[in-house]
Amino acid sequence: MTETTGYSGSGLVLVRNPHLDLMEEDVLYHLDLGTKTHNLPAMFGDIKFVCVGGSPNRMRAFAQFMQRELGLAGDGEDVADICAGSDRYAMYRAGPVLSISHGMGIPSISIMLHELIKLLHHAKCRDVTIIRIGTSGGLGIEAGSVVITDTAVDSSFQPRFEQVVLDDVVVRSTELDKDLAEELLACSRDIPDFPTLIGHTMCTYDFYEGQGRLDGALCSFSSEKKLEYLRRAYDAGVRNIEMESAAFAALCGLCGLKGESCHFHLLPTPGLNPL
Ligand SMILES: O=P(O)(O)O[C@H]1O[C@H](CO)[C@@H](O)[C@H]1O
Ligand SMILES: O=c1cc[nH]c(=O)[nH]1
Repeated sequence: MTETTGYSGSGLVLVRNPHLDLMEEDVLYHLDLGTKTHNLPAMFGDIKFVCVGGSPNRMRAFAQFMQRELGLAGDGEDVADICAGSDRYAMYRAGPVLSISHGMGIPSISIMLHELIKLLHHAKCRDVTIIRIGTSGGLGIEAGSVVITDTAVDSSFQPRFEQVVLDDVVVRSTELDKDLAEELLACSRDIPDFPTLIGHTMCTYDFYEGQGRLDGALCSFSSEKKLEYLRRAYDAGVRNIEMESAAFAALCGLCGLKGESCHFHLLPTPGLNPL
């Protein structure tokens, strides 16, 4: 079964769950927020940008950076964790920008995105742009490059995300917003010393065996086999590897969020960039 990408037409987030309307209260459990306990429209109604990334400290530092960049009151240090009660994710806001951590891997980002999308829905946010700011392993690109994802692909280099729903497998599209990708690429031209490119991002379920690493606790392939696989990935248009982009692209696309995924290829990623 394949689903199509959604857009509500009004700029509102599109939740595609008829059960939600019948619920007296929606508890966003892992964010420590809820429709009865919090005034979500007052707290979040004016949010226009959501930036997500794996680590809580990175997302705090990003919120502080945004606070300074936007010239907001405060010294840029005093951002409070809105989700402090949950101990799962961290969330900060700087003016119209929300900065949220999602942990590592598809299950973790998926839980966060379900609750974030419902949060934006309850808060009646309009025209929200979401950007994942992550690290990744680069393939055949200069160390330190930023890869802006046009499409997330799976480990067979296909533009699809397979979500198990009960005992069915649902195939979801992983295309990201091409205009936003071009816009971000244009912004990068103003910043010297950051090689930036648009390419496919391969999303894996594992950091070690899934990404061809030779230094995990298990490894059943040779160095030659690894290189042959990564070369095929490169030839298919893959320029970097990480672990959330497919779920991010699928969920944001289906719920009408304008989304993009940008990855900084860190220098010390062991065992990658071999081409
Ligand atoms: O830099 P972040 O956002 O944590 O993402 C990348 O780093 C983690 C692996 O080290 C994975 O989650 C991968 O996707
Ligand atoms: O998943 C990831 C994240 C960072 N670097 C990698 O090589 N892979």
